[in-house]
Amino acid sequence: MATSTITPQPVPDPLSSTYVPFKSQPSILEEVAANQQQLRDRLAGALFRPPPDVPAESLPTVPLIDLGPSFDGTLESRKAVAAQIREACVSSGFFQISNHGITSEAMAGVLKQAERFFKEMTQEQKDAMHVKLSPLFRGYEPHDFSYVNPDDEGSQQETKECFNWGYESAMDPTGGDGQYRDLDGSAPAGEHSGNIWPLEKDLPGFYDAIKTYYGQVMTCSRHLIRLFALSLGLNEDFFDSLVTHPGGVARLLYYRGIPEPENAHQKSEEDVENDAKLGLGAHTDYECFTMLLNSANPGLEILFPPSPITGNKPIWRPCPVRPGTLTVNVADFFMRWTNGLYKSTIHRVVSKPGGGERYSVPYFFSINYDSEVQPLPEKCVGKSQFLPMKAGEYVLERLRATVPQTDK
Ligand SMILES: O=C(O)CCC(=O)C(=O)O
Ligand SMILES: [Fe+2]
Repeated sequence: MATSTITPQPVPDPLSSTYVPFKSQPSILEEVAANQQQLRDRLAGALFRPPPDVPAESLPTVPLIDLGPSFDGTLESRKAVAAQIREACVSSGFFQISNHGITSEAMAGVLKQAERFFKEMTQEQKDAMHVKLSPLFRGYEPHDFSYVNPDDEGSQQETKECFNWGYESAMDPTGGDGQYRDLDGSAPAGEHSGNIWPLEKDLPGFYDAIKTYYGQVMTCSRHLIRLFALSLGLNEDFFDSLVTHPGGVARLLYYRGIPEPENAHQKSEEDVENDAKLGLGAHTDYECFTMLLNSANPGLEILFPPSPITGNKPIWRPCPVRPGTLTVNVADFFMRWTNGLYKSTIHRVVSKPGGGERYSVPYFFSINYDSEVQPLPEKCVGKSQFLPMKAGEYVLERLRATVPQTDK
């Protein structure tokens, strides 16, 4: 019976995660440095294709979880969905969701606006909203500006362009509780809480479409975090008081298509891989979990944790494209909060020649940035290895590490 499987099992396995236990509780800067070192180690040992004798169906992939039953009003159904979430979170931390309650109009609307933003706005208009004008990383980032994997700076250019924004109470379907604090603990500035928006006359309808999608993805995330609570053996309202004004940076991402070379038909699979460009470097996300919407083109790759089937090496695998679904992944703050039980897994975006352009809209869901988290009950996740800290402080420190030194 699915419900009986959600019992506390605090046994994080260091081999199968990016998480390595610390001897004593590290400072946040030590954590950032350790995180970068773990990323390097993982990348150094990674397989790019499966060992020849391994059948495709035994390779790790991303499970699809139907959220539909979790809305039917019974605790039993919610627990059954929570059990599937737990299974995904203790293995790779990635899963896809269907019947999530976000309308297809809202999803199509935000993807359409992403296309308009990158294609219809002039470079001058976009530069006027440059992220370097914002202490909170809001606004437009041209390609080759920030490096999600700082080790790529100077060696590999990221092709992504993006537009970032964060929580505004006007976008919160509950109206919020009026207590929102930014990453740095400050009260939100101005009507738009520090967000930088295109002028309505330059991109009519842009703000409204973003607001609609953002509101819906926030509602779905509040529902999901209740399922996460159940999945950890907690009461389902455990996190409710921590998501009354949830931090949530979201971004529109654009990866240009790479033209197919004329002699494409003569190229081997390996040549094609060599001609591919890095859209977004290898990284883990920082917050509680990410809700990713993307256009039809593939490009997201996941570095699945080592397992016996791959000779205990991590392996890069494409994330399946399942139209109408969102991809959810556990992020670092939640991994540290669950003491490494739930995995935050490395991923990246690669653009292959002829693969077309890609748009995506990640929403990085966090608890209230100003809430200091206390360790979760020991019976659920074991004795915490980490210092209590505010969600916003943690995310800000991680973001600072991605911006070139000269711009800090
Ligand atoms: O664009 C994508 O598909 C992935 C984006 C992502 O991983 C991120 O922004 O953290
Ligand atoms: Fe990511």
